[in-house]
Amino acid sequence: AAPRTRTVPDPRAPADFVALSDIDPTILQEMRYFTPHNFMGEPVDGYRRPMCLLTRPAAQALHRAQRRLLRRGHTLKVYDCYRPQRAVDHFVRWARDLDDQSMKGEFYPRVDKTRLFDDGYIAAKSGHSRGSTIDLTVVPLPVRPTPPYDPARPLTPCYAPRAERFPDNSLDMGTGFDCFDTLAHTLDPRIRGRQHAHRMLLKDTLERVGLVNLPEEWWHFTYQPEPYPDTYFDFPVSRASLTSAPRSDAGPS
Ligand SMILES: C[C@@H](N)C(=O)N[C@H](C)C(=O)O
Ligand SMILES: [Zn+2]
Repeated sequence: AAPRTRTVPDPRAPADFVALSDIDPTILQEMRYFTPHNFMGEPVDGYRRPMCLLTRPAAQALHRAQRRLLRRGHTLKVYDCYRPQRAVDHFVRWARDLDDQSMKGEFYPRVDKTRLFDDGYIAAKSGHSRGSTIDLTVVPLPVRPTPPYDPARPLTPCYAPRAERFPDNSLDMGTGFDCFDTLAHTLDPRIRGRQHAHRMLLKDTLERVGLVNLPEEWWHFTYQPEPYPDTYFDFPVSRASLTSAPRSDAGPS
């Protein structure tokens, strides 16, 4: 008889991780790494569901920011939240494969692929894996639908004028999300007028509730003080990873 193989159970999240939708269902979620519309051009390891998981204090901070923005006719939209270490490892493997530059035309047209980690655009040990870091933007109300991603559509640089970039229903931040380019540096002096004002709306709103921006990326913020400043988690992005919520064996995970 063939030897029986034992499957190793997936790690689970600590009890203070939550689904953002349980804390604030009004915050939009466009979880890019669950989809092929990202800098690798394929869904990323560890994202089993298109959902935002975070530590409870980080999610509650976003809820406070959202209340403020809703009063001003805007809403938050998250692109990425908790990121398992296996997803980061996928980024690292992709970065080593210099033959695969299929998404360069949109996400890093002016940066050599070998520089993406050294220039600070991607981290091999990411704050996202500690559970209190979020990539996000601001969307004006009423929300317009974002057209579905079409992989056949020719790529345009993420720093092109808004009308030429891949469509996004967010405010114009001067570049798209995950635009690995100096123009994405939050305070880049070439970003002026409305685009600068939109970045400051995001930054000021989030700083008031305890989130700190990464200067290289206008969309990347970390809640301080982090509940897990030294732990890089690897549980999959899935409701089944949460230990705080009731679980159903029948329903989707
Ligand atoms: C990859 C990008 N969305 C991001 O989050 N970059 C920072 C530096 C990270 O990987 O932690
Ligand atoms: Zn980020």
